[in-house]
Amino acid sequence: EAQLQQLKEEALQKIEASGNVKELNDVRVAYLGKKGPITDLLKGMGKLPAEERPKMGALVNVVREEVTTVLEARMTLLQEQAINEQLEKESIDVTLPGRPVKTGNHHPLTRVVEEIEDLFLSMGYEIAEGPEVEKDYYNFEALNLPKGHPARDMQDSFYISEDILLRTHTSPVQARTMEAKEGQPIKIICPGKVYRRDNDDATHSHQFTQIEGLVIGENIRMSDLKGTLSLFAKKMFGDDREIRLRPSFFPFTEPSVEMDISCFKCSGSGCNVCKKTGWIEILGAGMVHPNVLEMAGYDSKKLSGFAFGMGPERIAMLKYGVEDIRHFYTNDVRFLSQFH
Ligand SMILES: CNC(=O)COc1cccc(Nc2cc(Cl)ccn2)c1
Repeated sequence: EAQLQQLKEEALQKIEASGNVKELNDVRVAYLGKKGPITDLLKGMGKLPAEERPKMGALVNVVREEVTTVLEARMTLLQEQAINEQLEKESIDVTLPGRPVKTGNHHPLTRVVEEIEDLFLSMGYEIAEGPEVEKDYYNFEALNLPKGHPARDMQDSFYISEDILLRTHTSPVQARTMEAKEGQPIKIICPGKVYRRDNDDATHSHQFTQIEGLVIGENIRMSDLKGTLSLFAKKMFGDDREIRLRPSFFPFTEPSVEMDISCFKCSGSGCNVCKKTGWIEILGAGMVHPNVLEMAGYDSKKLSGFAFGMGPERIAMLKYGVEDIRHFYTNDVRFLSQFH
């Protein structure tokens, strides 16, 4: 009798103390299971005198009922708590804004090259490409830079062998195109990587990019060149740009010019970008030298042409205010991620 009472107290205390479904289940197995003390008592009934068995049996069943009821009530409570905890943990606040998806972005040089390509494509130019490892004939000879010319010496170019080098500009692509077109009209843009050996400071890099243009046909004049360059300047740097052409010299053009644009930052009053001159040099150009036409098989008495060359790094540095050309090549995400 007393033992039964003590057993009940113990079981109820354990039930109350169970903090979760698993613990409570352990208590259920321990007290109500086959090996539990209550089952033992029922089994031990045989030892009792016959007249005491019904009373005892009833008592044991009452205790088992009570313990079971309390246990099941607690089980329901703990199960509900468990579900609520899970709901709390897994709940999603649908009113939160979406997490931004990190997207990549084009390299600033790619953007400038593509913007220039799109402009000339819209004027009916085709894009021509060619090898970066080039024969000295196409890189120099064909451009009126005969052997012995100072521009050809070792300090300026990366030679791979006696007559193979890394191209120093994209003009060889134009020379190859003229050779392939055999006297037909040409209207091409040649973008690509070029290499110079003595280039290594904040505005010169061993590897950089260049875009050259070449137009050959009947009756191509200097005025065509000026009109083309003027449109390019306005499209790239703003409609209110003025251009000026200064006389210059390149072995492959005659006459040669350098094109300046009016400063897009101070409109001519003088600032750090235009070095207080009001003008910014953008590119070089000129009428294709007759020697270059003749060497490429074009009759310089019948046909004429103009050409220009520019450096996208310089244009990107002007456009985006980049201080050091090497930023374009060191792949620092802090720099690259600014160009969204
Ligand atoms: C960054 N580049 C510059 O300052 C100057 O580049 C220039 C200037 C004038 C002409 C050319 N290209 C060229 C190509 C052929 Cl096939 C014939 C004649 N000329 C490139």
